[in-house]
Parts: sequence; C-alpha cells; structure tokens
Amino acid sequence: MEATEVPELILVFSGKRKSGKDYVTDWIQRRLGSEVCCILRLSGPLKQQYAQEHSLELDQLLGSGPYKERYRADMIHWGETRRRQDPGFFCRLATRGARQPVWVVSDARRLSDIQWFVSKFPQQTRSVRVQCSEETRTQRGWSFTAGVDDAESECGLDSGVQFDWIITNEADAPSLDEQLQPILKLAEEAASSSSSINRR
Ligand SMILES: Nc1ncnc2c1ncn2[C@@H]1O[C@H](COP(=O)(O)OP(=O)(O)OP(=O)(O)O)[C@@H](O)[C@H]1O
Ligand SMILES: C[C@@](O)(CCOP(=O)(O)O)CC(=O)O
Repeated sequence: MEATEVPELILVFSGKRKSGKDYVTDWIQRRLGSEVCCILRLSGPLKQQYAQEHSLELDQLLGSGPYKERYRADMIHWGETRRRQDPGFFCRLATRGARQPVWVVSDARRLSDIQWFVSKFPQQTRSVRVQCSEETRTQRGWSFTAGVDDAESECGLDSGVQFDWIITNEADAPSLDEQLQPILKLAEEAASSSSSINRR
C-alpha cells in the first residue's frame, strides 16, 4: 500500500434508517472540505452492482427517497450473499482509491464492518453512532418494515460496540455544531499532521 493510501483518521458512522447518517456525515465533510475529507459509503459499490444487474436507477438508490426502500430487503439479501463469502468485500471496494487524510465511512451496519477497519487501521479508526427517536425517524419518512428493521442490517450494531461518540440528531438535542466539535477538532488535527508529514 502506498503511504498516501493510509489515512490519518477514519470515522466509522452507523445508525438506524433515517437517523441522519448522510446528513451528519455531509455536514462534517462541508466543514472539513473535500480535499481533507472523503465520504465512503459501504453501500456505494453494493448499490452500483445491484443497479446494474437489475437495470435500476443508481442515483435513486443512492438518494434518500422512497425508491431505494422498495428494493432494500432484496439489496440486503443480495449483499449478504456476497458478505458471507467475504465480509470485507464492500469495505475494500469502498476504500479503494481514497486519498484524503480523513475518511468518513457513513454506513457501517455489521460488527464485521467495524472489525474490518479496526483490523486494517487500528490506530486511525474511531466509531460514531448517530441516534434519534422513532418519532423523528418517522417524520423523516421511516416506517417499520419487518425483515429490514429487525434484521442484522439495522440491528447488527445495537450491542457489542463501545462507540467513541454518540450523536443525537434531533431538533431538541444540542446543536450538531456543538456535538460534533470534538470530532471536528480531532479531524483538523489529523489533517494538519498529514500536511506537515507531506511537507517534509
Ligand atoms: N438534523 C437534521 N435537520 C434536518 N433534516 C434532517 C436532519 N437529519 C436528517 N435530516 C433529513 O432526514 C432525511 C433522512 O436523513 P438521512 O438520509 O441523512 O438518514 P440516513 O440515516 O442516512 O438514512 P438511510 O439509512 O435511509 O440512508 C433526509 O431527508 C435528511 O435531509
Ligand atoms: C443494502 C444496504 O446496503 C442499503 C443501504 O442503504 P442506505 O445506507 O440506507 O442508503 C443495506 C445493507 O447492506 O444491509
């Protein structure tokens, strides 16, 4: 692996559907800038391949609307078949070619996802949980779906992980600005240590 492919910091985010993983990780990237921070979606290569095989709209599968929900249960099943053979399959594809010093992984779902990052990058990996109430998730378009919300894809990280940070993404919680300060601080330190290494 080339030196530039080893990041300074990896923030591995997880959270239930409509907890706001994309919203929060986009917010972090806007604050840090895309030169410093890339967003890596483990579901990116999965959706790409699934869309191709099933002649579906990739943009819609990548978005936050109802389209992807129609295919979610089948995509989960499709991805799990691949993960059973190789649990790191989507992690490897999603991280391929990432060059920024800070990687934000927006959608860990299974213990094996976090374990993959910890085993490859033990010094750099931190885990972040995004949470909010079911009422807020419902306002954002969520409704309970059997086979999805009670399956590993949604529940695989409900226990067994000591998260480094838990962010509450609710209107009546402290602002994201306030809650994300320690994470931004760490990321900014990581970015500046990377630029001083590159100047040497
Ligand atoms: N703090 C917030 N303020 C305003 N809108 C928000 C906030 N958090 C999330 N949303 C909105 O709620 C919806 C769901 O958020 P988002 O797509 O980030 O959730 P997610 O956890 O990534 O969901 P999924 O697992 O379905 O991809 C989006 O339309 C998003 O813009
Ligand atoms: C199929 C799947 O990758 C969909 C993820 O979609 P999203 O992150 O909720 O946009 C979930 C999974 O892998 O279990």
